[in-house]
Amino acid sequence: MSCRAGKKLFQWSRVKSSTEEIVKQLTVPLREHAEPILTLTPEQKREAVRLKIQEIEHTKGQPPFFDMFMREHTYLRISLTEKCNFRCLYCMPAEGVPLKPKDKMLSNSEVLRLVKLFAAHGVDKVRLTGGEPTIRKDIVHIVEGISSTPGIKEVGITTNGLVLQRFLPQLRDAGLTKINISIDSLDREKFAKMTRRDGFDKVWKAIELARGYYPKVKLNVVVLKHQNENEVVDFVNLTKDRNLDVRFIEFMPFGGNEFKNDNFIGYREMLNLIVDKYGDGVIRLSDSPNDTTKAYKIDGFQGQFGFITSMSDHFCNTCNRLRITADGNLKVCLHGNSEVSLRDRIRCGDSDEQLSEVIQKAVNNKKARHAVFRNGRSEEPAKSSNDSYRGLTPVTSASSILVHLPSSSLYHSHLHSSRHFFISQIRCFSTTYSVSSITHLLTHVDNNGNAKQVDVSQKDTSTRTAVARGTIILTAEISRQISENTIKKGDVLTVAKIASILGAKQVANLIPLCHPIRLDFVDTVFNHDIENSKLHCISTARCSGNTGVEMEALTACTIALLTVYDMCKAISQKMMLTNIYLVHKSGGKTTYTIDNENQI
Ligand SMILES: Nc1nc2c(ncn2[C@@H]2O[C@H](COP(=O)(O)OP(=O)(O)OP(=O)(O)O)[C@@H](O)[C@H]2O)c(=O)[nH]1
Ligand SMILES: C[S@@+](CC[C@H](N)C(=O)[O-])C[C@H]1O[C@@H](n2cnc3c(N)ncnc32)[C@H](O)[C@@H]1O
Ligand code: SF4
Ligand code: SF4
Repeated sequence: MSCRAGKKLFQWSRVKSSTEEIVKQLTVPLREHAEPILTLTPEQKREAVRLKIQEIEHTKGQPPFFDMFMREHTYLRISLTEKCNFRCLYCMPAEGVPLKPKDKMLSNSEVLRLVKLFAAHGVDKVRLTGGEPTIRKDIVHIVEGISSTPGIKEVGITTNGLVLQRFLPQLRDAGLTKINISIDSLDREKFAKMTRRDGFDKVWKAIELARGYYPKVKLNVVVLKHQNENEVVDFVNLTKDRNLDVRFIEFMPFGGNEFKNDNFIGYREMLNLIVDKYGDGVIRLSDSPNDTTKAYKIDGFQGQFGFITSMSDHFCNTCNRLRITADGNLKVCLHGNSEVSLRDRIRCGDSDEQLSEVIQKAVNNKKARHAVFRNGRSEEPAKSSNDSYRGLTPVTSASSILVHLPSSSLYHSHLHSSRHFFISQIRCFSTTYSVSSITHLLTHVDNNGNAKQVDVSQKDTSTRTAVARGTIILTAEISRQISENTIKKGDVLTVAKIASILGAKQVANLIPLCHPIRLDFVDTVFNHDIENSKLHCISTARCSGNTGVEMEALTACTIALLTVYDMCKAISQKMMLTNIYLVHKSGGKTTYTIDNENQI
C-alpha cells in the first residue's frame, strides 16, 4: 500500500503519571494503516484502486511486487559493499568479514539496471547501505543515476559518517534526499570501544554538516546493555534544539555477530529511562504506514526520537522492503536465509522480463514475519498455517487477498506443464438490429439503419488505459479449492489470467463494430474473498492509439471470469458472473473513474 499518512501529534490524556503508567500508555500501538488491504474501508479501498491505477499508468504497466500477504514492495535497500572502516561490536568481528573478489560485486551499471527494473515495478525509494557505502568510489555516480531514474522519489544513504564530510556536498547535488548516520555513543572513548575505531570527531562533524543540508537527519543508535544504555537520555537531549530524529535500535542477531541475550535491551526499558526523566513531557507521534520506527518526541523539543523494535515488537506486517546484497543477491527479508543471484542472471544475459519473473518468484516465498531467534540463532518461521500472523494471512487461508500473478513469457512454460489448459471458446452470435426513428443519433448505425463503424482516423493518438472489474460468485467448496490450487483442471487463476489476455486480443473479432487495436499491455489480477466465496477480477488494458481500450479491459475481465467458470463447473454449476463494469478510463478526450462502486 502506498497510502501516505501525515505525521500528527498525539498526546495521551493521563490520569496518573507514574513512570510505569506513562510507559504503558505510550506503548499502545499507534500505527496508521498498519493492517493489510482486507481491513480497509470502502473509501480506502477506492483510494487504493485509484492509486494503483495511477501507479500502473506511471510504471507503464509493470505490476508491483506483491507477496502472498498483500504487501507491496516499494522500498529497495542496496548494499554497495561488504567492506567497512569500522568494526562495530554488534555487527562485525574485529578481524572483519571475509570479502568476495571485486568482480563478484555488482558494478555501477548493474546496480542502475536493477534500480530501473525495480522502479518500473513501482519501487519509489532506494536506500544505499553496506558495509559502509561511502567506501564505494563511485558512490556519487550511483546516487546520480538512481535519483534520475524515472519513478524514484527518494534516495537515502545509511552511513557511519566517517568519511561523509568529503562527499556530502556532491551527494546532495547528485540527488541524495535522505541521510541516516549511525552513532552509538556521544562519549569519544566509548564510541571507540563500540566501533573499535577512533572516529567520533569526524562522525560528529559529519552530522553537523548534514544538518545544514537536510531538514531532518536521522541518527541510528544501537543500544546495548552495559555499554551505552546510560546514554539514551543524552541522545534524546540532542533533539532539544536540533533537527534530529534519534532512533534507538534493538540489538538484533545476525549470522556474523556475537548476539548475547545479556546485551539485549528492549524498547520499553529504554522508554522507561526517558519517561523517568521527562514524565508527561513524552509525546507519542503517529507512525507512517511502512515505518520501522515507533516515533516520539519531548514536548517543546525541535527534533524527535523513536525505537526500531525488530526484536520485541516487529513490524513485518507492514514490510515493504526488498534488499540486494553487494554481490547482487536478492534477499526478500533481512533475516531470511534464502537469496537468489540477480548478478548471475544479468551476466547470463537475462532480459528484464526474465529478471522480473525471478524477483516475483522470490517475493512469492517471502514469509509473513522474520525468523524466530533461539539461542542467538535465527530459524525460518514455519510455512503455511503458521505463517498467519497479526492479520497477515497467506493465500491458503486468507479471507480476502489480492493474488498477484506476474505477466511474463515464462508463463507459457508454466502453462505447458499444467495438466489442462483450456481457452474458453467464445461464440459470436449474429445479431439483428432493429431500426428506430432515432437512428440518425446513433454513431454505430447509419440513416438507413445499417450498422456502421465510427471513423477514428482523425482522432488524436494518445496513451489510453482502461480498467474493468467483475466478480464470480463461487460455492464455498470451489472457493476453497481455488485458494488451495487443487482444482482438477489445473491452476485456475493462471489459466484465467492468460485467457483474459488472449480474450482482450480478440475484441475486434468478437464485437462487431469495435476497431482492431494494437494493444501495448493487458494484465489481470484477482482479489479472492475466500470467506464469502467471491472472486473479484481486475483487468487493465493499455494502448497508444486513436480509440479507447474499454472493451478490451471489459472483455479481458469477462473472459477471465468465464474461464474460472469453465475450470470449476465440474464441481458445481452454481456460480454466477456478476457486476462487470468499467472502473476507469483515461486517454482520449475524457477521463472516467467510477467514484462510488457501491452504486453499481
Ligand atoms: N526487521 C527489519 N529491520 C530493519 C529493516 N531495515 C532496516 N531495519 C532496521 O532499521 C535500522 C535502521 O535502518 P536504516 O538503514 O537507517 O533504514 P530505515 O530505518 O529503513 O530508513 P528510513 O525509514 O528510510 O529512514 C537497521 O539497523 C535495522 O535495525 C528491515 O527490513 N527489517
Ligand atoms: C549494517 S549498517 C550499514 C551502514 C553503515 N555502515 C552504518 O553503520 O550506518 C546499517 C545499520 O544497521 C545497524 N546494525 C548493524 N548491526 C546491527 C545489529 N546487530 N542489530 C541492530 N542494528 C544493527 C547499524 O547500526 C546501522 O545503523
Ligand atoms: S554497523 Fe556499519 S559501521 Fe558498524 S561495522 Fe557494521 S557496517 Fe560497519
Ligand atoms: S524482518 Fe523481514 S519481513 Fe520483517 S520487516 Fe524486516 S525484511 Fe520485512
